[in-house]
Amino acid sequence: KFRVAAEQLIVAVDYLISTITHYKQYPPNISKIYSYFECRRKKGSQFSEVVVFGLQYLLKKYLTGPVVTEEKIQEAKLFYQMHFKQAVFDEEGWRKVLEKHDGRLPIRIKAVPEGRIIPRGNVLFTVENTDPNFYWLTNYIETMLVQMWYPITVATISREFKKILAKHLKATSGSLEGLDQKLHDFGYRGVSSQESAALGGAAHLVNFCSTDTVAGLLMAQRYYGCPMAGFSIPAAEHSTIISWGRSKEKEAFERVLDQFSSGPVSVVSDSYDIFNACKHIWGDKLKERVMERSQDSCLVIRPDSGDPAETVIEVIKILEECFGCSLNSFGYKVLPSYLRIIQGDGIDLSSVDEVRKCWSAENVFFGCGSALLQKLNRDTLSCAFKCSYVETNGKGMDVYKQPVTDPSKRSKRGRLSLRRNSDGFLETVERGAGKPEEDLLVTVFENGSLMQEYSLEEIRKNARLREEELNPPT
Ligand SMILES: O=C1OCCC/C1=C\Nc1ccccc1
Repeated sequence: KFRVAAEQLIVAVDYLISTITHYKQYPPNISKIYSYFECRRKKGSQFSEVVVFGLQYLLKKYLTGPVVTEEKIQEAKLFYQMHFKQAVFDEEGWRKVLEKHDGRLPIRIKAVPEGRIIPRGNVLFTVENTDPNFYWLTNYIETMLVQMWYPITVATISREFKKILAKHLKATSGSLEGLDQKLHDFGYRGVSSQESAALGGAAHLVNFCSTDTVAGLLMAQRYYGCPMAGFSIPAAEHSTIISWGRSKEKEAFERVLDQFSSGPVSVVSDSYDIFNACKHIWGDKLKERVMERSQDSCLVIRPDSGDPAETVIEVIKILEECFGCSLNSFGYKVLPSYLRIIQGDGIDLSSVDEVRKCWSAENVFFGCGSALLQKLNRDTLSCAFKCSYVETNGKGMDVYKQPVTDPSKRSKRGRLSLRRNSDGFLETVERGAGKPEEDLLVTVFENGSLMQEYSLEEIRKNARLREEELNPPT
């Protein structure tokens, strides 16, 4: 408990060692440090807008309640004495938080409601100290809050997938039925930690309800009030097929059909030769077994290798030869309702665009792993946290950086607010010039308490695709 307690103080409110010494560097008589987080605009970026998600978890887990205790201070003091080999840890400062605020952080955080879609280059949340003695706290919690880059980036990428899939589904079937089941999270094994799986898994569930990343379901349950945020179906994997030996792939497939005779089931079929498996096993030896299944007990064939588009097209062609197909009202071919495909290999935002031609998007589901949860970093959306306003000797001053060596890294200045302008566009008002009644930023945290909670249901509503994204000009 003792170790863990200190760990939380050291890790939770700061583990970027440099922040420890910042309190000694600020100007004399400084009483307020006000900072903000944004996803800076980047010319030519594929992402023009972001999904805000994840802050509620970080606040609940690390910042709410009496996070500062005497034993944590003692442990941190020892830790940093060992680390710096000199006394730089601000023991007195932390003890004041303990004595004056019962260990609750005198901080205010105002943020965009979770799930909202915000164009790049706008303020997403602001952080400031509410007690003039604790100006140094703002920057202290920066390190942990900047980790918001991860859930925001995953939620944004997941939503970009949704735009692409919506376009295909609409163009080839005229309906968006089942859109939120079209991208399945396969990423649990591909992320760097349980916490990443939880945050990233939940971020995907803002846009879809299909996942195998259980940690994300638990996050949605425990931090976003959603009892069951996503669904899955029984699925084979290579071990359950190859354990029968090369000569018994048919028996392996048959076993799966027997064990899961009702309800959909997915069978990975590329262990040896996906095309042979589709033509001679699914399309011949087990053909009757497949055809006897109903629409809500469909067989989902999973290729798992080869070029995604080529493989899916070739597999669908073979299945059409064996099982036939029908034309939907848009004239696109649809496999029999007892047969579908899930492509979970090599899917990213560019390859998912490939599977088109004369086949309706109704035929194919997609799985995405690392490209959804891990193939991204803080630069993907240029996430930055910067100080924009300070108060010294009781006087306010707008501050900013504007590196001559990279103007795109210039930061916003003054106190910020987010408003919808008269043309209906979201914009950030700087220099404290915003009208409070127009400010879309909501106080979500103040002096140790969560002031505003969002349910996943509400967040999903905020993140819904807009009409024009559902019916893009073809
Ligand atoms: O095939 C499937 O059908 C739909 C249900 C999920 C599924 C496969 N899941 C999976 C997870 C992690 C790595 C690889 C696959």
